[in-house]
Amino acid sequence: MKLLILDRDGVINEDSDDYIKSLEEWIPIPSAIAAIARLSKAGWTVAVATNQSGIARGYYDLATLDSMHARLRELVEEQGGELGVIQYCPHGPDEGCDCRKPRPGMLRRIAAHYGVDLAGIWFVGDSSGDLEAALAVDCQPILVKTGKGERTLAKTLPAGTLVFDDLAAVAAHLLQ
Ligand SMILES: O=P(O)(O)OC[C@@H](O)[C@H]1O[C@@H](OP(=O)(O)O)[C@@H](O)[C@@H](O)[C@@H]1O
Ligand SMILES: [Mg+2]
Ligand SMILES: [Zn+2]
Repeated sequence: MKLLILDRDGVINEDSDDYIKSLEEWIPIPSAIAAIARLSKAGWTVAVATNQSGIARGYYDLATLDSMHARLRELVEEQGGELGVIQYCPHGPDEGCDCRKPRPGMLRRIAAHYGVDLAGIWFVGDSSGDLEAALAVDCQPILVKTGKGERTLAKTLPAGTLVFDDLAAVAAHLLQ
């Protein structure tokens, strides 16, 4: 199975240090939407693993989060593609859940959903926590320079991390 797992904020849509708190603040990266559709049409399954501590912090509710994800699916489907499962962690940093990246719980749930092994599966993110979560379950860590990616790139990267400008470049590489 051709499975690609994506972080959301900073990879699929613009990120903000002030969180993405409403549908209006959820600004898709156009080339990322097109990349997801292109991959999907080429037989890839594209899933999402996203930290959403803004829920625990009370910045927005699950209905608002669901509206962002409905919009994401709609945009991909408008281009003939289909988005796979979206796993989110609604917890705060101090709740000790197993799903908040850098813990790999969401990646494990995605693998279980599709009945596949995670070894070597590419996980694309913009933050160190994404890369660490990938390594925790033997995924291939992929850093994009969008979102917080340039800040992450300025720090020491985990060994073996591959760096791309954006999701469109990741898709071009996978589809070459
Ligand atoms: O990049 P993904 O995982 O899709 O989502 C990240 C968001 O949940 C937010 O995560 C927060 O980190 P804390 O949760 O406060 O540590 C901050 O980095 C925000 O800027 C960011 O929008
Ligand atoms: Mg991110
Ligand atoms: Zn969690």
